[in-house]
Amino acid sequence: MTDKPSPPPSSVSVGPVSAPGKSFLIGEYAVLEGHEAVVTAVDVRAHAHTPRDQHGERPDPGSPFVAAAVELVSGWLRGHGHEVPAPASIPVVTTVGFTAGARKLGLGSSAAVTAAVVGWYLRAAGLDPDTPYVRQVAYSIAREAHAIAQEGRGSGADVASAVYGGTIRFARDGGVQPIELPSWLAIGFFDAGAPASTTSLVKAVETGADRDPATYEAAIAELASASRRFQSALEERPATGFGLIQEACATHNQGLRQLQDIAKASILTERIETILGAAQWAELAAKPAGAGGGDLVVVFARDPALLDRVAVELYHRHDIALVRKLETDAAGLRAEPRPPVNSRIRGLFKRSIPERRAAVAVATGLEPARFADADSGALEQDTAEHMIENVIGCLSLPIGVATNFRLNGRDYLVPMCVEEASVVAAASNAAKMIRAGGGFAGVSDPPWMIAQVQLVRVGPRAVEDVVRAVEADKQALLDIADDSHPRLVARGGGARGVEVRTLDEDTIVVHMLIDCRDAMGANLLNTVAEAIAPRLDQISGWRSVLRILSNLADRRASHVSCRVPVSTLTTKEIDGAIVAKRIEEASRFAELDPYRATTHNKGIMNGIDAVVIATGNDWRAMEASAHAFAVSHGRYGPLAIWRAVEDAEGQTVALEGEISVPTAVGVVGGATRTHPTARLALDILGRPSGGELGLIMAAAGLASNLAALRALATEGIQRGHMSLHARAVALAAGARGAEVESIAQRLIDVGEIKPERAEALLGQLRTGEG
Ligand SMILES: CC(C)(COP(=O)([O-])OP(=O)([O-])OC[C@H]1O[C@@H](n2cnc3c(N)ncnc32)[C@H](O)[C@@H]1OP(=O)([O-])[O-])[C@@H](O)C(=O)NCCC(=O)NCCSC(=O)C[C@@](C)(O)CC(=O)[O-]
Ligand SMILES: NC(=O)C1=CN([C@@H]2O[C@H](COP(=O)(O)OP(=O)(O)OC[C@H]3O[C@@H](n4cnc5c(N)ncnc54)[C@H](O)[C@@H]3O)[C@@H](O)[C@H]2O)C=CC1
Repeated sequence: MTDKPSPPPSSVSVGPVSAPGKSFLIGEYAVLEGHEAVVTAVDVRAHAHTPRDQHGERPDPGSPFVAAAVELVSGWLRGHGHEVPAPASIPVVTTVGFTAGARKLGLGSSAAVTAAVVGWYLRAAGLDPDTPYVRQVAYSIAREAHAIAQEGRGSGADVASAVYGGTIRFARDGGVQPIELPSWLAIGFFDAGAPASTTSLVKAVETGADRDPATYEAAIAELASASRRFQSALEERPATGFGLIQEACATHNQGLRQLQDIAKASILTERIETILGAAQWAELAAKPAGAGGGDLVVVFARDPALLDRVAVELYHRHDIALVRKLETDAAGLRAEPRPPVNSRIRGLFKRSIPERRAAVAVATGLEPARFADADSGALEQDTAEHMIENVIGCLSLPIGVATNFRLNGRDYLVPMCVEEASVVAAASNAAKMIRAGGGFAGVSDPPWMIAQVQLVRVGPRAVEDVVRAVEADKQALLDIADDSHPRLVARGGGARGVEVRTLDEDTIVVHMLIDCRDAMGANLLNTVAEAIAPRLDQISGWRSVLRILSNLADRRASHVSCRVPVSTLTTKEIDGAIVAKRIEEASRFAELDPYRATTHNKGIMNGIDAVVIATGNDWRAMEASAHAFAVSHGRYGPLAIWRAVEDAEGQTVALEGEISVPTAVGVVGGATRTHPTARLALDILGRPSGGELGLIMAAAGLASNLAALRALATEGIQRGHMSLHARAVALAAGARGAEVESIAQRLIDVGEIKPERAEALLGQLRTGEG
């Protein structure tokens, strides 16, 4: 780390710079006493970038971290003969990924902000933040700035992680050493449900240490030994290494319990204990990631599939979610080609199509030329000819983008393909309200699909006997399934389980659970079903009949929730608290009545199907799955429900909504890559994984539902929906070009949005009578 800086270039360019968040893997508290901690950078990033006018982005010079970073880095640049950007050009820092909804997760946002701002100024002076020397400079400036802003508290490990990235061994006075995590180690983070205050926990522990220094020292010794054991585990082969990690976590938690006793503060909360218990039951290792009291729990496994199992168990039994896509070992401070997507584009609908394309290009960083893939002729006949049979042409449908979506701390402009007016407007409208409450939070089940093989009786062998024979043969069936898809296994997917169901005394069905990663999986699963059938015939003595996937993808649901502050629900006439109550009543109507639930779900599918179609996915599969899921409690019910939330005084303060819906969708396979517009849609979404795409669809469904219910529970659906539908009525009546808006407006004005009225008005307009 001793390279000399390259001389600054003559022209100063200010590109974005990002820095990652962090999580402690081990060594918390002990690090404050000079022992080593292991900290990994997580791929949730603070981005410092020039404000973009179209999004109304504004810097926050009042933040103590920004202010301290600007002051120190400017001083360093001046002192080293570099040009300093003008005081007015402070960057914006985007940190939305550090929260779940409006709640912080303890991922070290302040250190990442400080590092990103320092990096941005260094980059502005022509220094590349990816080089060792500049990183070293950035680290010393950011560490000092962070300490000033934090008034000297903290270990500094978060700043080191934000600058250097990867996984580091950190000691307060012993420098920063990169270490490598072994490839056999899978790491997941669970949401401990409440924000923790590290500062107040550390204070409570200090007070406890004064009261009982002997216990404190014993606890620190435990925590330090846990850290050493963890570090030695990383050098070992999987079996020994994982055993050491389990011991390290158990010792660490023991140390935390001792600290908890002396501090008289809740470090291992009830929810944290639940997660630790579930991990222990599954023979995994777990500990709080950080000081405890809330935030996150880190779980270690030797196999990602075991992590998925614990995730499913915790989510379905305790409503505890694996925090999405939190990748470890993330890159440190780095220059970015473009700022992160911002989906807040006020009044996008008031612009022309070319202006909208330009705005979406700015927001997503895509080349403006890419939008030719959304032209109606983008699907060439040659390609269409190979997609289906007996092709005679193509049916074009409009594709729009819904604005305002923020999900799990990331912004998305959501492509929606639909023939119905007001769907895109409604989704954008509701996403804007949901954004005011921190956005959507979601978790997806692992991408497990079910392949079914039906077996029917041949001969006298009893059904119970056949079931036993199949159950005894599970391992061989799993192996055959994996052998039929070696590439899927190489990607981390593959067979996860075998289930046997007796349908009647002459029929059983064998379910193979397959993790199909980023594919919808239909063809993958059908191959598995056909591959295992001969083995089933052989061991059962019965005969296999159908071998096909099940479209009831109930193991592969997306669960999305949101919390909307009542103030954003207020309409011209009705207070938001009343609107929240009415939306809850509307939800209860759907919960009680299948006739209403069907319409409620139609409104949800407005959003979901539009994204399914835009991204080239199979909407028949999505529809079949959603409605079968909706009836899983024995009666057809709503996919999303809403409740008004009251504070301690009984005042309605928010509206909470949640949706669970199977999302058997892919980002590979099917038409997702063959259709140019579907490819563009996936690019606009930032090339999500299959699970992430499922969450986006569920969020679009939840937003569509909220918009419709809010309209229905207040002014009625007709004003908003019909005023947008008026354009379609005008078009159907024969209006063209400027006539369309003119006739639509007249229809709205006369309050009669009907085809015959449109025809009459068009006639008048053309003869000059109107
Ligand atoms: C139609 C709105 C949005 C008007 O709503 P509004 O209050 O007049 O809108 P606004 O002018 O105050 O704008 C608010 C935001 O809405 C969006 N917005 C506003 N106008 C547009 C537009 N033209 N194009 C695109 N986006 C639009 C846009 O995001 C805008 O904010 P911005 O981001 O610009 O700062 C509202 O009345 C609404 O949400 N209505 C619900 C409509 C709906 O649900 N349609 C679905 C079809 S009906 C159906 O199929 C299902 C149903 C109803 O049967 C389901 C059920 O029964 O549950
Ligand atoms: N009942 C149903 O729903 C049925 C649906 N279908 C159709 O099947 C198609 C979907 O089947 P799929 O098997 O998804 O597509 P597919 O047959 O195109 O297969 C996906 C391919 O992508 C590869 N792949 C590359 N990267 C991957 C990754 N990250 N994760 C997973 N796989 C990856 C896999 O090796 C696999 O061969 C859709 O077109 C659907 O309409 C077909 C039969 C029945």
